Amino acid sequence: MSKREDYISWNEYFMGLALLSGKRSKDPTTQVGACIIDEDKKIVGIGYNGFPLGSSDDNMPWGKQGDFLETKYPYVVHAELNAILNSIKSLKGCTVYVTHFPCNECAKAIVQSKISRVIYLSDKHKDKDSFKASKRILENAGIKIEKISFGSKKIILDFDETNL
Ligand SMILES: Nc1nc(=O)n([C@H]2C[C@H](O)[C@@H](COP(=O)(O)O)O2)cc1CO
Ligand SMILES: [Zn+2]
Repeated sequence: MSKREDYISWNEYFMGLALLSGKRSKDPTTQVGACIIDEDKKIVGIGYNGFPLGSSDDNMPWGKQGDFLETKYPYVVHAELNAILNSIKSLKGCTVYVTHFPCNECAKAIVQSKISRVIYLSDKHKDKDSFKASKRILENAGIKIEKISFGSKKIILDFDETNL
C-alpha cells in the first residue's frame, strides 16, 4: 500500500496551527494566531491575542471606539508577542507563522528575539502607518517576509470521534 497523498503541507500545518490558536482569542472583532517553528520545523512557540495574565476577559474593555483607555488597544497582548513569550527556547533563526501581518510593536519583538522569517496570511491593514513601520523595521533587520496564500482552502477539524 503506498503512502497517503492528501496530507497537508508544512505551510498548511503551521498556518493552520496559527489559525487554530487564534480560535482561543476572546477578541470580538479580530482573532489572531501565531506559531513559531525552529530550523528543524519543531514548534517552539504558539499564541493568540488576549489580555495579560490577571486581566479578566469579562471586566476589561473589548471595544474599538471611544476613550482610548476604554478600548482593548492599550491592554491586549498581540498573538506574536504571546507566541514569543510562550516559547520554550532561543528563537534565533526561527520562523513565525502569523495569521495577520505584524504591527510595529510586534516587529520590534520579532527582530529582538532574533526570529529570521515572518510568514503571514492577511495584510488587511497594510496601508496603516504602524504596518509601514513594521515593514521598515523587519527589512532593516534583514528579516525574510513572505506573504502566503491558500486561496479558498479549508481544513475541517471534526471532533466527532465516530468519524476517526
Ligand atoms: N498582527 C496582529 N496581531 C494581533 O494580535 N493583533 C490583535 C490586536 C487586537 O486584539 C486585534 C486587532 O484589533 P482590530 O483593530 O483588528 O479589531 O488583533 C492585530 C494584529 C494586526 O492585524
Ligand atoms: Zn502586534
